[in-house]
Amino acid sequence: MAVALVGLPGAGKSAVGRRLAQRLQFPFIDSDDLIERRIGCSIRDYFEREGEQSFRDVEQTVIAELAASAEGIVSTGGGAVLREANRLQLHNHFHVIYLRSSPEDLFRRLRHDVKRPLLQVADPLGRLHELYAARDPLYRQAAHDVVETGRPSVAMLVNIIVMQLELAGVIPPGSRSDPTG
Ligand SMILES: Nc1ncnc2c1ncn2[C@@H]1O[C@H](COP(=O)(O)OP(=O)(O)O)[C@@H](O)[C@H]1O
Ligand SMILES: O=C(O)C1=C[C@@H](OP(=O)(O)O)[C@@H](O)[C@H](O)C1
Repeated sequence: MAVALVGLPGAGKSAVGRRLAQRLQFPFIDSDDLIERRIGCSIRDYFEREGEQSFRDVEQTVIAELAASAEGIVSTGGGAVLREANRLQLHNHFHVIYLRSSPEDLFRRLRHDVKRPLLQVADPLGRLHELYAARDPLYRQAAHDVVETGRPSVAMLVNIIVMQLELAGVIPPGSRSDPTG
């Protein structure tokens, strides 16, 4: 069982992925955590020191490794779909779910964020609009399913995704029962 979550920064890939993994009792892997362990510093510092392309090279290596053998729920970084090789690797190994969110929702969730280098600009909402326009088609290319994240809470999104995974035959029927009620 291998599921990957893709989407813009703030889409809920980590928050939803962690809860989904707990619910299904599968390992949770945050690919940005793996990258930070490899580079030995925060992604934000690495962007400043080495530049975005160098970060994308590390990201591509980590995605290729995950796509070779990872099991469980993987939360990817927002730019993981930028390279075609990554999109193909993700699509072929994982059941990929695109957590779609509007730039306005993302802005609301991330307005106090200081960790995401691409949003440390004078006009983060404008940047989110640009990222959405450039990437929405790429997330759709990589994904098997699209889930709207605008209204549902994280807990509701977990329920929606469990249902989709059952319908797609990725997990057996019956996984839907929520132990917390
Ligand atoms: N559907 C949602 N409703 C409300 N808040 C959310 C939702 N999804 C994510 N969040 C919140 O938005 C913030 C960013 O989510 P996160 O999971 O870190 O995004 P990503 O990993 O996709 O960048 C977190 O504080 C998270 O709790
Ligand atoms: O959108 C992007 O290009 C990036 C998103 C970040 O991950 P999140 O989507 O978890 O913020 C992280 O990988 C890096 O800062 C680049």
